Amino acid sequence: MTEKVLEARNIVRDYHVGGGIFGKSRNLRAVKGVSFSVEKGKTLAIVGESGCGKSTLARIITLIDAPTEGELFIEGKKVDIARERLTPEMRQKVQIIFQNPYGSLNPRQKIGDVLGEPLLINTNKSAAERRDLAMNMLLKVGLEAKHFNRYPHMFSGGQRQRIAIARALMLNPSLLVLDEPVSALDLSVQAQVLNLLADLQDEFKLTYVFISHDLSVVKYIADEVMVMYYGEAVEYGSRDAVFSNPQHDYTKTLFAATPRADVASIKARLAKKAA
Ligand SMILES: Nc1ncnc2c1ncn2[C@@H]1O[C@H](COP(=O)(O)OP(=O)(O)OP(=O)(O)O)[C@@H](O)[C@H]1O
Repeated sequence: MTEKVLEARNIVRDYHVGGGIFGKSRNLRAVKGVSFSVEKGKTLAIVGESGCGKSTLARIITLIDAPTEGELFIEGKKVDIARERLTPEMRQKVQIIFQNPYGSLNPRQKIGDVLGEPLLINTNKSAAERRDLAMNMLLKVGLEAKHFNRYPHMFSGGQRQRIAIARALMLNPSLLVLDEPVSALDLSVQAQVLNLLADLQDEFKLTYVFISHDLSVVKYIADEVMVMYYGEAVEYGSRDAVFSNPQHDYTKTLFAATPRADVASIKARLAKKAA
């Protein structure tokens, strides 16, 4: 039987905007009743143009932000939205990766400490155990033992994103929310990081919610695709169904406006890199 790692039912998020000295505040409905679910080991891609509500949804799934209405279930357990926070157990299950990892890395913290910190805060593991686990994870994401005592500024963008991924995995999460994780990287580095994410997904049976505006990346990584437009999910289905037979006019326009999403070209890029 398939297991739903994440289920979102009818998520709504309102923001109050405006309301300066003379202005009237008004309600902006950024997410308008969106429902979806993701099975264990699968990837749901959320696509749409800037401002359609993708990041708002990402923050809600990770309960950085609370929805105005709706229900969230993580591994079948209902999240207590009224308290606007996850239980510590749930917090460990859901991790988020942002487009720019540099902003979340402490410039004065060595990478070994960056990776050990989640264990220090959330577990009773000894310093030696934390060090071993951090070193293992460093190697797992394709970095080297010599990187353990280096500082964030000594790494490239792609390496920093590997560090962010390693840190997110330290507490064995089941769900990773990836908000434009490769958008800031060069094309060849994008391919390497996407490859790494695919390998880690297989190895750890990870479930991904992958937010992106790049249809070629989505076509490569997604099992299912949800297209958002002004806060609504206008299309939701398997990757092949959405790409081969888009139903909604907005999806058709989005696909037409984007250089043809081409899985063959990204695979060729990956193969070239591997050779
Ligand atoms: N904290 C906030 N206060 C007020 N309005 C907000 C807030 N956060 C987001 N919004 C508004 O909600 C809508 C959805 O924003 P969101 O950032 O989720 O979109 P997005 O699709 O992720 O766009 P981008 O790719 O540019 O980040 C936008 O109209 C945005 O201006």
